[in-house]
Amino acid sequence: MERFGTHVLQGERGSGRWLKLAAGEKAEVLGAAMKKAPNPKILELGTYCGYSALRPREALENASVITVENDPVHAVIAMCLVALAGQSHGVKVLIGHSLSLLPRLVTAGGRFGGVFMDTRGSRYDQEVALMIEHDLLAPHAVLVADNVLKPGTPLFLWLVMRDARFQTQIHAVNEFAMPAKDWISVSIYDPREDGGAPQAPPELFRLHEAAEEMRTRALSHVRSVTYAEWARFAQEMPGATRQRQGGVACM
Ligand SMILES: C[S@@+](CC[C@H](N)C(=O)[O-])C[C@H]1O[C@@H](n2cnc3c(N)ncnc32)[C@H](O)[C@@H]1O
Repeated sequence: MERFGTHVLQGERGSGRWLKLAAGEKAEVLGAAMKKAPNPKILELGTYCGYSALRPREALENASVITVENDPVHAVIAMCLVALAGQSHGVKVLIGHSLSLLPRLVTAGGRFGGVFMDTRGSRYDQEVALMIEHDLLAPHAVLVADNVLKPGTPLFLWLVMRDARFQTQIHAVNEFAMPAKDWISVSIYDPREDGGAPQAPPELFRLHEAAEEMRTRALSHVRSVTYAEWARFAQEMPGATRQRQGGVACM
């Protein structure tokens, strides 16, 4: 899959299109974080072709992955690629919207020790709220979130930086197969009672709207985002995010 993204799509005869995988440096951060999960029950939100659903199977012995995808075509491709990798016994692909499925994820087999969030960053704060409300996270669960800089997740970052239940580190990484920077956040969850974040300031909502506009454009086939625009946006976002969050330290 990595070669397809770097050599085929980006190759001489390729379409130049970007394969949106959490590969390269992102996969390293994800793998290292999942090794710290208190149990091998892993949840992924945003399967796409199944690339990152397979990574915890490498990082953790006996990892049991449930991955949620709302586009049925992506989900079926992921099921085939997971089967091709001989990993169907360890990776279960669920088709549905994260906000609809999260409340229905019964944790009879125990709460999740690790979560990888990679859907649409503007929803990460709602997804976390649902995971807490439905008691899906094990104590000390590791919560990894992609794209928190590019195009950005200001409201989610506010939550995991300001809520005492999360200890969060931000990792600055190179985007896979694109000359742009991004951040991945890694949070450890401690289900204490004095949790909760104060109301986010209005500036963060404006930043959220700017990120959302980039996201919508990137998904549109008519007015997509060029690599140069991504790089420029990713350069401007850290200053704005750091300023509004009252300081975000990157690793
Ligand atoms: C960036 S891709 C995921 C990449 C994948 N994690 C990887 O690195 O291999 C995002 C995927 O999330 C899916 N998605 C977006 N919003 C979703 C939602 N609310 N619930 C479930 N899937 C969603 C999209 O259809 C897309 O396939």
